[in-house]
Amino acid sequence: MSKKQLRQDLRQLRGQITSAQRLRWSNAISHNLKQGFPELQNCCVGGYWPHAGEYDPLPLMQWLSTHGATLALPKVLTSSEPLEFVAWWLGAPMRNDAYGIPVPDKSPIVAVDAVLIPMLGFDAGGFRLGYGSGYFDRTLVSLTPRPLTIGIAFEVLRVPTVFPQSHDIAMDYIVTEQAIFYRQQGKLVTLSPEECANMTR
Ligand SMILES: Nc1nc2c(c(=O)[nH]1)N(C=O)[C@@H](CNc1ccc(C(=O)N[C@@H](CCC(=O)O)C(=O)O)cc1)CN2
Ligand SMILES: Nc1ncnc2c1ncn2[C@@H]1O[C@H](COP(=O)(O)OP(=O)(O)OP(=O)(O)O)[C@@H](O)[C@H]1O
Repeated sequence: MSKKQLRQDLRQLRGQITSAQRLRWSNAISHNLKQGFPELQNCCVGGYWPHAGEYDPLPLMQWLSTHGATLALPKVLTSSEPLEFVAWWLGAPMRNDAYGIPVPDKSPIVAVDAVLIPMLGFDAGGFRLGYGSGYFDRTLVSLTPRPLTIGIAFEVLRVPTVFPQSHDIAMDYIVTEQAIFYRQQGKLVTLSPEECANMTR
């Protein structure tokens, strides 16, 4: 199985999730994020505008902003550059990027403390499969200090391996509708939201 084939299969699998199911799973993911990462309320959080059946983080982001967080969305410059995180708030003027994903228009670049990272698939080592452009890998190596990375996916997108390469950066945490996972010595350890909230970060 090639990485390309795996992407196609997972895209198809995710496309079969009904909107009712996605809404139930998304509510559970938002709950895990709220309970497991209370410090996001005091952070600048990089989220994303949902695309092609991904978990929709916008309701959570709005909740975080009413609890003190500042928010950012990723902006594609060119396909060989890192993403920029730019300020976003409800009602910010937007335009569509080259993929048709809305991005804030003329918002300033901001430093993100934590990023919610959409995953097309993920594996037992905490590695993520994206759409194959390497945007998030390039972005994470470019940021110092590196923000907290929280990869997000539905459990059905878990695979034995995403065939990670040397440039692939494993997520610090992975959140699904079932649980929160922390990466320790290359393996995923399951945490309850309470255990996760009590971790020192
Ligand atoms: N919601 C969301 N926003 C994001 C990302 C993401 O993964 N999800 N990105 C994370 O990198 C960046 C955008 N990267 C993207 C890369 C590929 C495709 C995509 O749909 N590709 C099509 C092929 C389109 C084409 O060739 O023009 C595909 O995979 O079928 C979308 C976004 C920044 N914003
Ligand atoms: N740190 C990096 N510096 C330069 N190029 C990189 C870097 N990371 C990844 N790339 C390039 O991006 C390409 C795609 O990477 P990969 O297959 O890991 O994508 P992905 O993580 O699934 O996608 P994405 O992050 O866009 O959602 C790689 O072939 C590689 O050439």
